[in-house]
Amino acid sequence: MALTYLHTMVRVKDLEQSMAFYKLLGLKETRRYDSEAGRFSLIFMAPPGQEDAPIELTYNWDGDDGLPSDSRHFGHLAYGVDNIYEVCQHLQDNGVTINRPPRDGRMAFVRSPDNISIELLQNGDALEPKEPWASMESVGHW
Ligand SMILES: C[C@@H](O)C(=O)SC[C@H](NC(=O)CC[C@H](N)C(=O)O)C(=O)NCC(=O)O
Ligand code: NI
Repeated sequence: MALTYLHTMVRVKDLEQSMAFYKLLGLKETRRYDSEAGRFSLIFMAPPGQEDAPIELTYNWDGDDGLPSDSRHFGHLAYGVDNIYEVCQHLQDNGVTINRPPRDGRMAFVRSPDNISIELLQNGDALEPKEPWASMESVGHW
């Protein structure tokens, strides 16, 4: 069950201010995704030559999502996995709650015993959705 470190996500209040800070540290923007529907932007930044170990800045255009801001700065740790269904089954068999099931064959969220959000992303293309994962509801805010 090989894991590949992908990124650490932090939420930011002021995108330009935060990006300027990380640029001072020498990080460069490597990828950006703007969601009109979700009203958020994801900006990946990494040191030159370490593009495979970025941070993911999440900027919600309308500010915090109503939760206490001190609980939303830190977002998640993300890992790539070879088979998201097998990994989630292994975790679930060992008592871990799958907060966001991998019903799309691509993305799942679990939480550590310290409530740290962990994002699991399928390496390569998404797997074909399969039961029972395809019909599982998310549990809580992942
Ligand atoms: C691209 C991949 O690395 C992601 O992390 S997308 C995860 C997705 N992010 C959002 O929806 C951003 C906006 C949202 N309002 C937020 O603040 O997270 C997501 O599922 N986020 C939930 C989470 O807990 O990370
Ligand atoms: Ni992420």
